Amino acid sequence: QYQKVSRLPPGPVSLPLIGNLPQIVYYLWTTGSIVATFDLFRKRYGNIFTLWVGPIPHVSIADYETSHEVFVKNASKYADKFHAPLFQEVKKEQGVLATNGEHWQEMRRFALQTLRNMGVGKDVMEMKIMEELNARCADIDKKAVNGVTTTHAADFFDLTVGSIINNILVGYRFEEHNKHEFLKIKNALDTAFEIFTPFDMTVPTWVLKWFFPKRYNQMMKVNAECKDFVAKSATERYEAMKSGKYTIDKENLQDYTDAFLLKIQEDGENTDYNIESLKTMIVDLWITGQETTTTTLISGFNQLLLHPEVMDKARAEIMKITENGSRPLSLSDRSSTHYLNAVIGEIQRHASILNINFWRINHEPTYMGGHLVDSGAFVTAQLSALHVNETVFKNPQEFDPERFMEDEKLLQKVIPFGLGKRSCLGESLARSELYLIFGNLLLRYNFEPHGKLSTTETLPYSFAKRPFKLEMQFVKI
Ligand code: HEM
Repeated sequence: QYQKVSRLPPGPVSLPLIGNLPQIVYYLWTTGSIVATFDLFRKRYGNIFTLWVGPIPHVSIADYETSHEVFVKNASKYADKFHAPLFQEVKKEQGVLATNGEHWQEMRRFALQTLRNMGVGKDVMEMKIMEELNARCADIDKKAVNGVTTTHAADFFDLTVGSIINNILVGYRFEEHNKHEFLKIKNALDTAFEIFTPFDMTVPTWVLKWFFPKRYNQMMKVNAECKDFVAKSATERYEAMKSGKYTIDKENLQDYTDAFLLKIQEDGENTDYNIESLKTMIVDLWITGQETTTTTLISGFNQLLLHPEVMDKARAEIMKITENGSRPLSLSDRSSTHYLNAVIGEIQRHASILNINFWRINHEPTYMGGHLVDSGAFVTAQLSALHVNETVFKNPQEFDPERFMEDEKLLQKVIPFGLGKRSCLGESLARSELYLIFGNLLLRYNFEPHGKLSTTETLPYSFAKRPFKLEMQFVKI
């Protein structure tokens, strides 16, 4: 153990077999959260530190420069992720979330290309986001009493973001007649996320099956229900294509499913492109594309309600650019809205929605930030710790967009989507959603809290943060 430790960045003294588990548990308990625990270790051992989780060393990087050096400059070395055994069992080596190697590479390349094709040229992406937002706002306006509508932020954003991704993947949005089934699945998924902890990500599936069967069965059930629901229309289209009742129009692809089916139609089914991998991909993109964006939006509105002066300043900027709201805010305005960009950057830094980032496998001994890192170690840019590093972001606990107005380059050091080969596949979609939704909502409504606002973190011990329970009033401008 001593010899191994000398080939790794510093960290607390580790014991054979159990590693640093006693210290980790102790500090989680005393600090009250995963992020505060990482922050404490960073202050003690530096921007790159090692924690042994059982017999495996986990190296966390908590500064931008070293993360960039490792995951961008040496990107190809860190393409392999460690996958939770439970994910592997569920995904059966298909899709993009829990795979490595050639299949992952092909699925990622194809998804990025398809999303890019939707956003380039015809601006389909912006159109789909705006169509959805306009429809949701029309619902809000219909329910207004004296220009005011009170609603749960989660309901509004779940439906908005859920419809956008569903439309992109399988070509339809959620309306009055089909929203109930969506919300049912979404609630089941939320519950699964709430019980899903770093423990479930690490242990072999047999431990869950034998010792926590209720937990294991619940997660498997949610996954199956979600897959059936999300991929239903894609499966129907596939069957219709097989029986000759549906032909894909190459010049006019409706959505991701059309693009995938076209590939099957042209090249035939193979190990990468087949109906099972299509279903898995749709679920992967559907799940990753929702919770993340919704949590950021809710967390952002919570901060805007706590800081009405920020909301007013952002609105004044948008009003000026859109000539007093005479047109909607568009993605082409991004280079002119310095304050709104700073607000969204601060929302993402402050929300930092993943408490723990995904681990990559270090295949060979390498130097990182001047420290030797042995092969076999797990490595990650620990985004949550990086975003509260006070040597980069002064008073990190404060919500303060002005920090980016004083130093615009500081925005580059906010990396909510990660870095390198495994960085977020939906980054461009998510950035477009956040910009258009925050910007255009501020243009149309003033927002006021309904009930008490939350200032404390939810689920501080989970893998990812969860949205606050936030009720707010949309006041028509
Ligand atoms: C605000 C919204 C979002 C945030 C903060 C976010 C954040 C992240 C982060 C931190 C990662 C892991 C990066 C790493 O391992 O270093 C990730 C991966 C991923 N994200 Fe996102 N994400 C968001 C929205 C989306 C959307 C809209 C989609 C879908 C279209 C998406 C799809 C994915 C996928 C598929 C991966 C796994 C990529 C791979 O392993 O190759 N995300 N995301």
